[in-house]
This record gives sequence, C-alpha cells and structure tokens, in this order.
Amino acid sequence: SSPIRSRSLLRTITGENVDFPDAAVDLNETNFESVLRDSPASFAIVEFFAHWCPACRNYKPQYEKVARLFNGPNAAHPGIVLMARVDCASKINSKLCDRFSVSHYPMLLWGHPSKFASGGWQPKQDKSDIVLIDNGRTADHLLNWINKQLGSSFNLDDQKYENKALQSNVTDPEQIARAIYDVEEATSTAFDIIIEHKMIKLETRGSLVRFLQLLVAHHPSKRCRKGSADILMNFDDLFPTDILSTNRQDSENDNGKALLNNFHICGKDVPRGYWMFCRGSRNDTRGFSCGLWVLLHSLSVRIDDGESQQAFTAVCDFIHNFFICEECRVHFDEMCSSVSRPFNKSRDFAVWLWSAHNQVNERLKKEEASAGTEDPKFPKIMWPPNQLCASCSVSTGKKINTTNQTEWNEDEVFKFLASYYGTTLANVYKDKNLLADGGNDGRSEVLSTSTSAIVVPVGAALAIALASCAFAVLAWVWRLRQKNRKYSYRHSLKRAEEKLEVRLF
Ligand SMILES: Cc1cc2nc3c(=O)[nH]c(=O)nc-3n(C[C@H](O)[C@H](O)[C@H](O)COP(=O)(O)OP(=O)(O)OC[C@H]3O[C@@H](n4cnc5c(N)ncnc54)[C@H](O)[C@@H]3O)c2cc1C
Repeated sequence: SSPIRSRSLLRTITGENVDFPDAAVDLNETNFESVLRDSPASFAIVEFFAHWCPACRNYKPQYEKVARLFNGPNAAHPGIVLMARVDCASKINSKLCDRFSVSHYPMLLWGHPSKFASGGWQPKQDKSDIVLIDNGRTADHLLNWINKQLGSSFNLDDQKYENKALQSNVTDPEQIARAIYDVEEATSTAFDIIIEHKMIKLETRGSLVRFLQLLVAHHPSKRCRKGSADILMNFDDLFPTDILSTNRQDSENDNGKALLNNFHICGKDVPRGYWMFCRGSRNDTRGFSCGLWVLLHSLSVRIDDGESQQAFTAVCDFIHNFFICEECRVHFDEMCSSVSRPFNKSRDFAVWLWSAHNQVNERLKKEEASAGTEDPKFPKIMWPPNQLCASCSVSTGKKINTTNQTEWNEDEVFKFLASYYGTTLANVYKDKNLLADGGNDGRSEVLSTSTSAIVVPVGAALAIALASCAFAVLAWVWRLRQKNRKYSYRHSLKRAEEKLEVRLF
C-alpha cells in the first residue's frame, strides 16, 4: 500500500505492524474516549470481549467480516459505522467495562460515537442513547440488525467503490458539514505529497511558509491550525536554507522528511484513507482534488479584507508550486495571472475563486463528456445549482448570448459561500441529529471554527491569529523564531509567545 494509506487510522491507533491488521479498532482505557470522540462515523458498535473466552475467539471472524465493510481505507462504506472492541480481560479496561455494565462476552453496544465517549450504559435504563445489540450472533445477523437501524441495504459482499447506492450530495445543503473531514484529509494528503515528492526547495520554501501561515490563521479545523503552527514554528529546523541550497540536499532532505514524520499537520489519525463529502462513486473520481477545492473555498471565506491579496498570492503560489497535476497548475496559473488589480476585499477574493472554479467546471464538463470520464453521480455543473441557492442566479436557466450561461448575483453568491463554506462546513458537531442533546460534548471543541479569525483556540501560534492582520504578526514571530533559534531555541519562542499572549488577550 502507499505510504499515505499505510498511516491509516487502524495502524496508527493500534500500533500494529502486520500486513493484514484487524478491521475492528482495538480500544482501551487510554484511547477509548479520544478515538470515539474524533471519529467521523455517524454510529459506533463496541464489542466487549475477553481474550480468553472461546466464544469470543469464534465470534471474531464474524465481527471482522462486518468491520471490513465500514472500517479502514478499503472499506466499502467508510465513515458510517465505527466498529471497535474492548478486551475486558485486560486489567487496564476494568473500569471501562464496568461503565458499560458488561455482563457477558461478547456483548455488543450501539450508539453515536460521542455518546460512548462521554457516557456509559446500564441494562435497566428507560431511555438510553446507547442500546444493546440483541441479535448479532453472526455476521449476517449483525449486518441485518445494522440495516434495520439505518434503513440501509448493505451487503457483506459490497466492495469499495462498487457502491451503487451512494447518494449524490450535489443538491443537499447540509452535506457540506461532512466535508470538514475531507478538508483535513486534503490538507494532510497535500503535505504528504509535498514531502514524498521532495517539493520543498529553496525557491518554493517561502511559498509553503506563506500557505502555512494562512492555514494557521484560517483553517476550519482546529487540529490542522495547530499542526500547521507546529510545522511552521519548526520549519527552519526541518528545512534549513543552507541545506536546500546545496548538493547535500537529498540526504539532508531525507533527514527533514524523517523529522517531519513526527509532525502531523492535522493530527496523527489523518489522513484516514477515505473521503466523506468528496467520495466518488467510482474509484478514480473526486477525492483529493475535490478536498483541495473545498479547503481553498473554506479559507477564502474566513480571511479578513486586509488579508485578501496575501491570501490570493498564497493560494496561487501554493497551487503553482505544490499541486502535482500539471494541467490544473497551468490553467490555474493563467487565471491567477489574469487578475489585474490587487484584491482589497475578502468578498472579492472569495468570489474570484468561486468564478475560477466554475471556469474549470465548464471546461471539464465538455472534456469529461467526450472522454466518458465523469462521475455519473457528480456531473460538473455551474455551481451553486438552484436547489442550493435560488437567489444566486438572476435568471436561472435563461439563455444569454445564445450560450447557456447563468447570470449571477455576486452579492448573493458571496452570502451563500460564506454560509456554506463558513458556518455549515464545520457545523457537523452541532447537528442535533448527531448530538442528541445538541450540547457541547467536546467534539465541537476539537473542530470548532468561526467564519473569521476572531474565534481561534488558545495556544501560542494560534493566538497570533487573533491579531487583526494575522499574516503580518505570524510572519514576525516566525522571523523572530529563526533569528533566536541559534542561541536559545525553545526559550525564545516561549518568550515570544508569552509576549504575544499578553498583547492579544
Ligand atoms: C486549483 C485546481 C485546479 C484544477 N484544474 C483542473 C484542470 O485544469 N483539469 C482537470 O482535469 N482537473 C482540474 N482540477 C480537478 C477538478 O477541478 C475537480 O476537482 C475534479 O474533477 C473532481 O471534481 P468533483 O466532482 O469532485 O468536484 P470539484 O470540482 O472538485 O468541486 C468540489 C466541490 O466543490 C463545490 N463546487 C463546485 N463548483 C464550485 C464553485 N464554482 N465554487 C465553489 N464550490 C464549488 C461542489 O460542492 C463540489 O462537489 C483542478 C483542481 C483544483 C483544486
């Protein structure tokens, strides 16, 4: 498997290094809450078992058959049900198993992952968010039980990407909420590609730093903001200019690569190896490039007016230097070069990016149709369609100048972009269906976001984003860090961070 895939959720969590790791995730007292809290899945099943129990050993292949459908990068239906197990015979898990009143082995419970993370289960509870699975004896029985709960028709033979039932999300306004996971996946994948292809060179280094600054200040995922800040703050150690400029580059670059393995831009569980919002109905469609677009749009609606030209340059340079699709890069370069006046409103940059994306859609619509390469469930369209934003088009479907172009109301388009990529994108944790009490169980904290940089988490590098001109301050701290690192590397950063915190809070 590819290096990216090999860092899948399962291996990272379990630390297993076998060719065919179990699909069900082994949980214990130390990782139970965090894995369930951070899981993108809508539901979870936890099997409580004891490793000495013969019935549990016999049951394992049955449970695995179902788990393979839902867990891991090769799952046919990723992101729907997290299948996990806890060994109650392991001493460390005693309290955990008590919390869920484990009375027999194997015992299966079902519920929303966040409910497992924050709660427990008792057999005689009148109303509980977690329920006992009373008929999961075999893989068939268990899958039938799941299908009944979800109204689905999953089959044990379902294969990855042969999912005829995949729903198109093109016209469902709420689906973008799930894209928060894809934005994380795209960010992480982009950085894996940059490292794998040794794309950090003397001439591209600055461009990456500027893009990282943009991510630190405005990435919609808190953990990606934090991870970007970590990399940025250690950038000069990871990729020193003197090494990038010499012939020692390859071996030293490998050192940087090895060092960088300690940094996970969006946390150690990402990339997960699958897509949620950007999942195509075919193996070779959507995925990374869709996730990258969503990342760029979500950044564009989060910046302040004063940052719009810098954000534009950072995005254009990033695509130019680090997007490995040559044709995409060349076309995007052309669109960037055609901008004649600097942006001074964030609205104008967001609308420009939307329009550039539509130009790509228009071109690809024709190309994909003639080559037969389109994803039938996700055809290229002039976006947003009427079902997503009725007020965005002045005269929907009206033929203008004999071409089927839509006349857009750009103010309405911007309003829609800000709500779609700003608020809704990160709202998955506030969804009452996913969080029965609608409250904050800690999940919203993990990925909390805002439509501007005003609400960012506490933490030195992230606090910097509170400044009205996030880029400038961030760049200043970065330079300060580079200057002082020779003398007192960690001490000076801490002082700079403390100073900033005093100034900003
Ligand atoms: C910068 C860039 C340039 C690219 N250039 C090329 C190219 O030249 N040739 C090529 O073959 N491929 C190119 N690609 C890839 C291509 O644009 C698609 O990403 C890919 O075909 C997958 O398409 P998709 O159906 O997942 O939707 P995508 O086009 O990837 O869009 C992702 C999601 O964004 C939303 N969206 C669609 N249009 C807009 C819009 N106008 N504004 C805001 N949101 C929108 C929709 O919800 C859509 O599902 C490029 C990708 C990027 C990131």
